[in-house]
Amino acid sequence: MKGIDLEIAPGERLALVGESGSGKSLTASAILGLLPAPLRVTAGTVRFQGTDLAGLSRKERRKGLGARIGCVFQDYRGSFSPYHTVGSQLVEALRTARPMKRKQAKQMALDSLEQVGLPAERAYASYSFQLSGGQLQRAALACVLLLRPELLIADEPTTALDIVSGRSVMQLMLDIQRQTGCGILLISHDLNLVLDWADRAAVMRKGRLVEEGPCDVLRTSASHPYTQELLAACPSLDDALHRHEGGHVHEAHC
Ligand SMILES: Nc1ncnc2c1ncn2[C@@H]1O[C@H](COP(=O)(O)OP(=O)(O)OP(=O)(O)O)[C@@H](O)[C@H]1O
Repeated sequence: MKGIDLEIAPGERLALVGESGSGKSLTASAILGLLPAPLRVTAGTVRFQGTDLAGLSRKERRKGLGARIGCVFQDYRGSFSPYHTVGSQLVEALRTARPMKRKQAKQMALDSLEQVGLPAERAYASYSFQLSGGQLQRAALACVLLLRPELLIADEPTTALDIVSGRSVMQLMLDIQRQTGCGILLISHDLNLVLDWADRAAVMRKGRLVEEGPCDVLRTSASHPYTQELLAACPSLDDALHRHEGGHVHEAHC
């Protein structure tokens, strides 16, 4: 991959869009320092509030940035270990980021589970395999809410969900941003979906950025033929929902 130049301001939503295999997830992994071996960053910098992340070891990243950059992935089951309850993992994450008494952390975890629309006590006591995909993705966002990162990287967070749960996860990310002021990098293959949601979109193809700009501009006057192709190819989520619900868009619940 070459020539990837992205910038996200606090409180901004940037969508990284492109077809399967274009390099979106590897871009996120490179930002997070999680590129699978033998892949590595050979040139360029990744700066987070002035700190060059490439210069940090994995341990330094975890320690210094663990709670400042949050992630949500397509594989929601991978966000939680099946060996511990969701609640105990939220508590652990919170206490690692901010030392505090277990009781206080538990209360905060319950509050955040409630805020993301889950039955808090039940979700807290559940193992990941006891929750649905939509519920688990909400629990992962409860963790984001709890840790209040400055940047959230969401890699296709709705792709594995049904259309209604996906819509509610998108809305939830907006709510979290309103509460925390975090910047969000959303990775998606659906340009029409993100145009309704993000401030700016960057379009990737074959490991390169082909176009980047404000969503309003891309919607009406995308200049690259590949962007135009994506615009023509993907139905927006609202269109799909209207079809799915026979013309009625209902409030989404997982
Ligand atoms: N571990 C790896 N080793 C070598 N090549 C890889 C590895 N992971 C991904 N790739 C290649 O890098 C390219 C970009 O992959 P990436 O997963 O970033 O695509 P993507 O745009 O996120 O696709 P998708 O939407 O399907 O997740 C692909 O050609 C893929 O085959």
